[in-house]
Amino acid sequence: MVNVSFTNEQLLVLNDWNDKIDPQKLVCLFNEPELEEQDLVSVLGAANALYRSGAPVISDNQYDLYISMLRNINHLHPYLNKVEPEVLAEAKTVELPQRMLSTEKAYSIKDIEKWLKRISKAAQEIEVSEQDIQIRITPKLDGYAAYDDGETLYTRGDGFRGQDITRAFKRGLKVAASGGRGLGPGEIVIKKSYFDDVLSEIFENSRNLQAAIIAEKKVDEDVQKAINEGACVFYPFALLPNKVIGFSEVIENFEVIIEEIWNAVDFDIDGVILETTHDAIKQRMGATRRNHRWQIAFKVNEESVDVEVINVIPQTSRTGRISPVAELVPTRISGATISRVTVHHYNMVKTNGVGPGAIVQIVRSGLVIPKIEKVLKPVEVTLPETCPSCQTPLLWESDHLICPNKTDCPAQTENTLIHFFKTLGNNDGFGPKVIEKLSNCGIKRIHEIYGIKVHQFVIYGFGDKTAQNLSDQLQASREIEVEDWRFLSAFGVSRLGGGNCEKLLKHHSITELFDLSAEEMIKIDGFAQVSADAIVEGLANIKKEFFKVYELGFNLSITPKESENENLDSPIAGTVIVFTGSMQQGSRGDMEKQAKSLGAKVAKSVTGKTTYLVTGEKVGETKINAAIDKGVKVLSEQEYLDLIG
Ligand SMILES: NC(=O)c1ccc[n+]([C@@H]2O[C@H](COP(=O)([O-])OP(=O)(O)OC[C@H]3O[C@@H](n4cnc5c(N)ncnc54)[C@H](O)[C@@H]3O)[C@@H](O)[C@H]2O)c1
Ligand SMILES: [Zn+2]
Repeated sequence: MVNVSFTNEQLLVLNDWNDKIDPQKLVCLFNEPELEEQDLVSVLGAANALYRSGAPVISDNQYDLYISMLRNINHLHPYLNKVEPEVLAEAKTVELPQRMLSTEKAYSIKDIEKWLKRISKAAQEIEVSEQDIQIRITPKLDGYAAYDDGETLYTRGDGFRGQDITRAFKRGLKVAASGGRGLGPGEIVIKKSYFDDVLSEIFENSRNLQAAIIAEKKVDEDVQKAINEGACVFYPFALLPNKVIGFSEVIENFEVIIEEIWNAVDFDIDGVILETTHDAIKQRMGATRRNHRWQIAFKVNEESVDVEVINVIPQTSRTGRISPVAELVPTRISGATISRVTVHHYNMVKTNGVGPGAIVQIVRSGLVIPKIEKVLKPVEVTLPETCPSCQTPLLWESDHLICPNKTDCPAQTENTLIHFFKTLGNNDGFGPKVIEKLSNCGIKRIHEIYGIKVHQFVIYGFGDKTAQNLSDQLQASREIEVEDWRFLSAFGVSRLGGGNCEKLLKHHSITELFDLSAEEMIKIDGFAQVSADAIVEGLANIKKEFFKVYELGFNLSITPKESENENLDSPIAGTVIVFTGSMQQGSRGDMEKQAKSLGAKVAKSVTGKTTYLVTGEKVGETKINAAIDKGVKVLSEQEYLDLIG
């Protein structure tokens, strides 16, 4: 899958690493598209040895891909449970003053959200409030990891034992940012601008150079010059430019912060590091054998390939929109073979010429779903004229082709049923396969499914056990509590996702919504004419079916009404309040409850919509200033108590 051959220097490194592995066999493995567990480990081991010696043979992306392949085969493999080691002669290692670990990696904001959830959970376990958690964000230097205890400079080695490379300081290596010695972990790095101006003609990349800085034998004279001129430095992580922000701000301002930190230093970086600064939480979360759980590296990995389109297939979705699915000549990208990709809409198919024989550029960024980035060679296309499911003539609705047959199109009814059970989320069993089977037996509506008895499931072709199970699932889905907004959104009305349902239900009960006019809906914050019209029409379309299902008796929890509070006669009614820090007069939870009962909305983090930030003890200046910057009024606990009387 990659084109690999070894230089003489690389052959020497490989021989030092493992003289029992035949380099010729390795070359074959590197060029293999699929590898078994043991071969993957050989490939990873060899790539790592070469990388640590400053002579990498594959890209970091490619290496990380092999890692994820190994994880897919056996996530418990020891190779994944340790720090990738440098190639060291056993006799020359010394014990490190502190364990040095690798970092867990995230490739999407979703991964970061998951990590934040784990922090939040740990915080809860030790009763630390989310508002007291801060996240420090720094550039992830792509250099040579080292540790400075003030006397000795060590390489990371295998994480337990490294090499003594104090000689680098003796050669004149300086500590970056005018820092002194003894600041712990950091990285040996080379200024990017200096490398580009002075060294790029001599060295292929700065990784080749890092190894030269700490070389045991004589230092290369260009490298010595770079050291003397202060272009090579040891950068302790403690001194890195950073941003320390509140827990909830990470996701709110993610892109802006990442971009700022990404561009904060004139060194090669391969991501940004996020970590909590809360000691008790760090202790609680601890570390695996490979990485600290309280720290994560956010990386971007993007790959693109040019692929030929075989055909574009129309597929009818739940809402009647026809999705164009492009079938591709199977092609590998980021470790997966893709053979199809969904095109945005039929207008794109038409205007960009996506059809059989077209060449498109597919991009896959950070292991997410691949998408078409550009059309490199357009072709003439013929558009479908009828619905692939019910053969009704299609219509254009802005950029989309749609099937107007709302009541009898099998694709639409099946996808609606699938959507209902998936959104409800309190049962399993009613996935695409089961729904298709039921649909083939003429079951088209949600209420019809709820009417099926065990023996009927058997008649429809399910085994005795499955039939009983499906029946039990239906029973359970009515008994388990589910939010009314989720229930409503399960009906799949266009523009009625969970968020909009909740907004509406804050003002009207679920049954009242069906009598609401568009004019009344527009009065609610967040609804404009177009969406209100569409929602009113959508609700009218499902009204009969909705009540048939509703009357089966679901265990709905009701969204609290906003109006009940807005009309209250209290000095804080209708305001948005954030409490932070530890309170003196009572617990923060009690104060929040009281504020709600007085008609205020209590929020977790300060935004432009916040009215008051009420501060207890131990609240950082940054937090207060950030609130003031957003035009939020900051009150002490006493000032707040005076306000509410
Ligand atoms: N191209 C190849 O053949 C090859 C081979 C092996 C490894 N690699 C690359 O190396 C990665 C794994 O190696 P790793 O464990 O050395 O690196 P890592 O990417 O897991 O990063 C961990 C290291 O980041 C450093 N770091 C930099 N900036 C930091 C900061 N601001 N705060 C805290 N730590 C910071 C630390 O020294 C730490 O040891 C792989 O994911 C891959 O990208 C590439
Ligand atoms: Zn149809």
